[in-house]
Amino acid sequence: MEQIISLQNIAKKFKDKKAVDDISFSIKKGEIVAILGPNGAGKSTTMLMMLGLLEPTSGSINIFNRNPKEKQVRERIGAMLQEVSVIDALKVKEVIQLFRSYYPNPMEFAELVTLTGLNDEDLKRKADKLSGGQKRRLGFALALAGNPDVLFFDEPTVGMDISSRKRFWDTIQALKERGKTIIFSTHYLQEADDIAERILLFNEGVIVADGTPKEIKKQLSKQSVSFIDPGNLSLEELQSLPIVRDVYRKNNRVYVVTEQTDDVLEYLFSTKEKVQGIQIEQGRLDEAFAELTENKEAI
Ligand SMILES: Nc1ncnc2c1ncn2[C@@H]1O[C@H](COP(=O)(O)OP(=O)(O)OP(=O)(O)O)[C@@H](O)[C@H]1O
Repeated sequence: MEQIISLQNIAKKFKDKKAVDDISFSIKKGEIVAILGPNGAGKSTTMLMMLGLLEPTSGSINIFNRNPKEKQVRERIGAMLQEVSVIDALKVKEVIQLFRSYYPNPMEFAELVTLTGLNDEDLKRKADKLSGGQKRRLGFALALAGNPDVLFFDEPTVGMDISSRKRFWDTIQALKERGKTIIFSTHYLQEADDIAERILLFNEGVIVADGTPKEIKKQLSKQSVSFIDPGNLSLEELQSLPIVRDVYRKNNRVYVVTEQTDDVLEYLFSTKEKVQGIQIEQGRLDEAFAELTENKEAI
């Protein structure tokens, strides 16, 4: 598929602080990518550089084969950042119309309202009288105003209640089906696991993992095969297999820690012992996250 965003050897220093340290990646048209990582990992800095709002110290960024600062690029991208600062004196409807007027091919007003869940009451309110959740919806509408091909969201669901959150992600799926490319940062691991096709995991300014949620979970050492202890199976022999990281007993079950669960199953069946109650624990994304960003505070 067509590659539309490319970062090559990007670094960003603030005085002596390296916020982003020599990262390279590309994003294809239609991908949904989650940027994850602990506080201060470099997520927002990277996003701001992709948006052309922050200049990298070194390296190059291209969107649609152009510099992100160019007008042709800006017209095709939309963003919802953490702070939505709008023109407070205007009504929501007027702010949206104003933003639409900046773009050559804006999204239809009625469609924007449907997609973002703004109701008639919201539209008549002054922008500075909105609740946190309503502000997020307005921010979403402004990100969509130009009917962009690429959308950036920095922690989009902060301040949203459960139903608004669900609605937001349903809309994101619908936008993906229309061919939009979506990049979002989040601290909610479950959201990344549910929505993203790809996760870029940041830690201390570098990318420590890049893959599907499944691939990232697979990097876990905690993946295991467990079964009811048959009593007569040699655990020493199991432990000596090169595919096995660890073997232990807990509550009358045997746990075999491995990265290759299929091979362990094959071995177990080959022993001809009566192994019962087999379960495979895949490991969770939050465990993978903790492992890959060791010594970092929990998010
Ligand atoms: N304008 C700035 N001036 C100085 N240092 C900065 C600036 N912006 C970011 N930093 C530093 O760069 C590092 C990366 O910050 P960044 O905001 O990109 O992290 P983040 O992963 O988005 O964190 P969070 O999850 O807390 O939003 C941090 O150490 C931060 O203090």
